[in-house]
Amino acid sequence: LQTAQFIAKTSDNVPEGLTRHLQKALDIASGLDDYLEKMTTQESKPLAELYEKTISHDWEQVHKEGKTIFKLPKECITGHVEGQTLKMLIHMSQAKRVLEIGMFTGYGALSMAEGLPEDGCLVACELEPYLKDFAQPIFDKSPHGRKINVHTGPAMDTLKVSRGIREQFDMVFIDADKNNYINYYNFILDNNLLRLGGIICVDNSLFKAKVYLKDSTDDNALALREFNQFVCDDPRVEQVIIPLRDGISLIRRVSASKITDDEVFRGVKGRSILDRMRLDGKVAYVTGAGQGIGRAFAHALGEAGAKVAIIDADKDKAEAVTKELFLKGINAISITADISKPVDVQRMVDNIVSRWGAIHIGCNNAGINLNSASEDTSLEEWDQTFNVNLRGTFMCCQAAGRVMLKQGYGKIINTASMASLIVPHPQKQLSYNTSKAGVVKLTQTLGTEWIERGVCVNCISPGIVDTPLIHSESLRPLVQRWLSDIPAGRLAQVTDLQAAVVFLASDASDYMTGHNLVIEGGQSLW
Ligand SMILES: C[S@@+](CC[C@H](N)C(=O)[O-])C[C@H]1O[C@@H](n2cnc3c(N)ncnc32)[C@H](O)[C@@H]1O
Repeated sequence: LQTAQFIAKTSDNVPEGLTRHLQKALDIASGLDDYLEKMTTQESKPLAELYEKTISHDWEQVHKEGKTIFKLPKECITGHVEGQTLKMLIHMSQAKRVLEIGMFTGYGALSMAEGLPEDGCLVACELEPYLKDFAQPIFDKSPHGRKINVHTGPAMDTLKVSRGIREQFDMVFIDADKNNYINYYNFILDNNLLRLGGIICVDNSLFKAKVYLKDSTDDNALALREFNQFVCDDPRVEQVIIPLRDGISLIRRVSASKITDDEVFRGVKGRSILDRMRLDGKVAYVTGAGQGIGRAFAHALGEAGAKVAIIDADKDKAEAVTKELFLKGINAISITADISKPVDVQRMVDNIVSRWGAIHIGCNNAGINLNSASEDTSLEEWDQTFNVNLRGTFMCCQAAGRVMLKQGYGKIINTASMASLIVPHPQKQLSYNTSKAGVVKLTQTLGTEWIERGVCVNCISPGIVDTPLIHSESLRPLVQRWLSDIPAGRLAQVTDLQAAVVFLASDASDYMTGHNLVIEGGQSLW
């Protein structure tokens, strides 16, 4: 465009309109990169340092000194916008394991590592050992650097011999020698190194337009042209090419089988087992969600995609948990209610229905635990315990159940206790144990009565859960005693119960009802 503009300027009789449009085309084209840079989230400090170190390094000199096999152009670096794009893709695909082929100084690797969860890992293959030493000190400065594992040598050899690479990846970034792209790609797919639904990103796939310009003779451009066509025709994948920088191909592995096509192969309604446990669009409530198990349940249901009403008798606690959920992008409301009071229970249900139009998941978790020797147990203690643990749970089941039966769909999950099965000791808690045994029978009865109308009722029986209460002075001496009764050798953490509540709340458990899911580290078996 600049050349065209120069020609126009130095020629006679160029129409004014042509000059104006040339200028406009130039403004549009030349402003793009700058604008993308400015509007893209700032890079982290270690990334900025890596960029500076790469750009200011004398690569020619390093090559002359024999430290690198090839003369490496600093323009190799992916840079800010592409780095953030890769990081975004990692987040969006929720990748945990990433393979990079062609690391250079590690800008792309570190950008992607920043998007990985704490236990994520990125395996980078790089031909030049010099580059590993170049990148490592900056990786070490970043809290994400430890996720990166660099293998030096020709990437094809690394892929073939390295055991660490035998596991599947969620995302692969190919950015090395262009004529080998097709070999990397085929090796990855032929050896099942990319999980189903995983993504291969390929850099430079437009190769400065040479892939579609008819007169291209450049070997790399021709290799990429052939590669793009090959991928486009490959039934194992879907492809889009994004015209960012020099072009990034996004290639997603899909299932293509002519051998078998049933629900086991394809997934129920086309959803994989993990997708079937998602709760997107569902409305849930959790009673006793202000702390402990209820709080963990509320987080779990929200993380799985549900909107969650946080119910607690303590207004401040309910609001605090609601805020936590909101911070994680989960839709949540708080309702203060004492579930031993019929009016509160009905108000809670009405409130949720008027706000969200339905109740799909009801977690009746609120409960109390009072201790006394049975011969001394007062009727007040008995009534107080039963009013919350059994009568309250029944009222919640009934009020939410009426809504669910009308909808023809619902999942009720009651919190029972291991105490419904065994008599935990040495603490004395007659009314608690009996009330929780009642919760199990309530669950079984409702579960069988309502399943045909689309409502499943199940319960979870946790063992002894490690809550602040347990560390009180009176209970602390009992902990050692309990531990000796638990095959798992530890108390339950509230997080040990989260997967169970999501499973029971999801469509994956549609055939389960009246079940008491015991999670106690084996304690009831000893
Ligand atoms: C375009 S650069 C990679 C840029 C890098 N992805 C980034 O984020 O900055 C290409 C890199 O691939 C490496 N490379 C070239 N051929 C290779 C091969 N056969 N095996 C492994 N790495 C190779 C080069 O040494 C170079 O560092």
